[in-house]
Amino acid sequence: METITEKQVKEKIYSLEDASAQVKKWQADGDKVVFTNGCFDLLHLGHITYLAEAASLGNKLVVAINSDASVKRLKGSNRPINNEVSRGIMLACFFFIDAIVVFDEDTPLETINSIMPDILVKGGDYTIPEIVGAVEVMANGGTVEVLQFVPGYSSTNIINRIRNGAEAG
Ligand SMILES: Nc1ncnc2c1ncn2[C@@H]1O[C@H](COP(=O)(O)OP(=O)(O)OP(=O)(O)O)[C@@H](O)[C@H]1O
Ligand SMILES: O=P(O)(O)O[C@@H]1O[C@H]([C@H](O)CO)[C@@H](O)[C@H](O)[C@@H]1O
Repeated sequence: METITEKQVKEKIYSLEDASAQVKKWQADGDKVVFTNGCFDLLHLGHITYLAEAASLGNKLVVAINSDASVKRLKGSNRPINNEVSRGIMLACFFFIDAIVVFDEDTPLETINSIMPDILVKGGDYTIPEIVGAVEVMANGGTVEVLQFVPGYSSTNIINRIRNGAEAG
């Protein structure tokens, strides 16, 4: 039996078509829409810190996540640890995230062109020239931001610490 809360969380998970339509409605209402993307396999403080900062840049935050197949091509056959359904639902639980969309391509370019956000962001492990969609968003009058990086935090680091039997910390 799905609780009301579960329903509210799952309602944040959109198809690309529906996400694009919802973003246009938000923008028509005067909302500034922020967009970011990533694998978000094992969530950590770096993810949460930059996502919360991303949300503070506008009125709505859309997060596009790589499908499982896309993550495998990008990060190796032993990834992701968490599948796309669980990654999407976990991110949708954050009050400051308004929409989740899954993309299967190697890059979010098609997704970004369809959604066309006002602000495109990535975490501090990227530079603006490396950000897929930056040219397109800026050409559309939007802005691109690199947000803070929390040193020492990565999903790979978590996996390696578990493999090496690291002490909690
Ligand atoms: N330590 C961090 N501080 C801030 N942002 C981060 C940090 N690590 C990743 N990000 C951001 O989170 C998003 C998702 O990145 P990703 O899922 O690849 O994280 P990751 O921890 O680097 O994963 P992996 O170790 O598997 O490569 C990206 O936009 C990236 O810029
Ligand atoms: O989680 P990651 O590896 O930071 O996310 C990747 O970001 C790429 C980025 O947008 C390049 O600017 C993207 O192309 C890739 O599909 C992953 O989402």
